[in-house]
Amino acid sequence: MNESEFIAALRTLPLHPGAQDLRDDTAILAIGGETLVLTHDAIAEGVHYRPGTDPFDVAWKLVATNLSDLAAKGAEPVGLLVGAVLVDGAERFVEGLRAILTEYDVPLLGGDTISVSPATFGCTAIGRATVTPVPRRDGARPGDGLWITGPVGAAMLGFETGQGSAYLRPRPRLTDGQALAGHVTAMMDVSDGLLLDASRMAEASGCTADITLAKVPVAAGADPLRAVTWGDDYELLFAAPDGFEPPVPAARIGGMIAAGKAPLLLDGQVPGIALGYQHR
Ligand SMILES: Nc1ncnc2c1ncn2[C@@H]1O[C@H](COP(=O)(O)OP(=O)(O)OP(=O)(O)O)[C@@H](O)[C@H]1O
Ligand SMILES: Cc1ncc(C[n+]2csc(CCOP(=O)(O)O)c2C)c(N)n1
Ligand SMILES: [Mg+2]
Repeated sequence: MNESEFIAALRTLPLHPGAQDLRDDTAILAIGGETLVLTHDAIAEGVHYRPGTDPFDVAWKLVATNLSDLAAKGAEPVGLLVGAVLVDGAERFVEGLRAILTEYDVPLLGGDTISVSPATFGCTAIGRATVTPVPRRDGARPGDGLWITGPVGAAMLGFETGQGSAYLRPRPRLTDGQALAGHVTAMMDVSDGLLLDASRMAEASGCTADITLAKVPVAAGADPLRAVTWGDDYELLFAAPDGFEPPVPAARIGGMIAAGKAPLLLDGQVPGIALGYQHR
């Protein structure tokens, strides 16, 4: 079973309406007058970061990937629960946590600590919606423009060259997400590769995403076709009605069209390549 087959099997379980059929970045929980936004992401040695990575960077990446899912829903972080592992240099993990909690002004709520090798860290992030209804993945319509808040491929280059901060210190687009949330028809973060994530948005929305490769902003030095499929970018992908002028820097990379033979077209063709990263 691969990742999408497993999630499909989970859909047969009793699901809370806020789970949105396990087809979105977060769950949405309306309680009293508040709307909470909940997400959980794990990272593992050898899968998400190389063995020997400074635990400071592991802590940053763990929290950043979770805050990125809140950003995609225009949510403001409320607090975090961290599932930690006692690795060598665990004090560096604490310092990395301190750095990102301070940077994004989000406090720790609690968590759990175990000892296991290779290490796997988990994080649950809780946010408060700043805009309701919270933008979903499934609201895009044919005729909408498709946009991204920044380049793809920087993390891939960082992974391959050891240079730059994009791979280990991604910056969740929290302020961009909040500025966009009231205007978009659909929004999500790009974590598994632009083409795969765009195809997920299109599929959820009952459309086809029509992307022009030359319009996609790509990190300098990255091969465009690899950059749109590698992942770990954490930019926001959003759809908005034609003519929309985004309040934050963003590039229009294509549009949504009526559902066709596939959920994604690249330069008018169904790409004959893997669209992104899937756990197997
Ligand atoms: N083990 C699980 N139990 C319950 N729900 C799950 C599980 N794994 C994934 N999901 C749900 O499946 C959906 C898709 O998850 P996925 O991890 O692809 O989203 P994401 O968090 O945006 O992506 P990424 O992990 O790349 O950041 C989400 O609604 C998520 O809550
Ligand atoms: C050591 C190492 N090897 C490969 C990769 C590439 N990679 C792994 S998971 C993932 C997508 C996001 O994961 P998830 O869907 O679990 O959030 C990507 C792009 C990496 N980051 N580190
Ligand atoms: Mg996501």
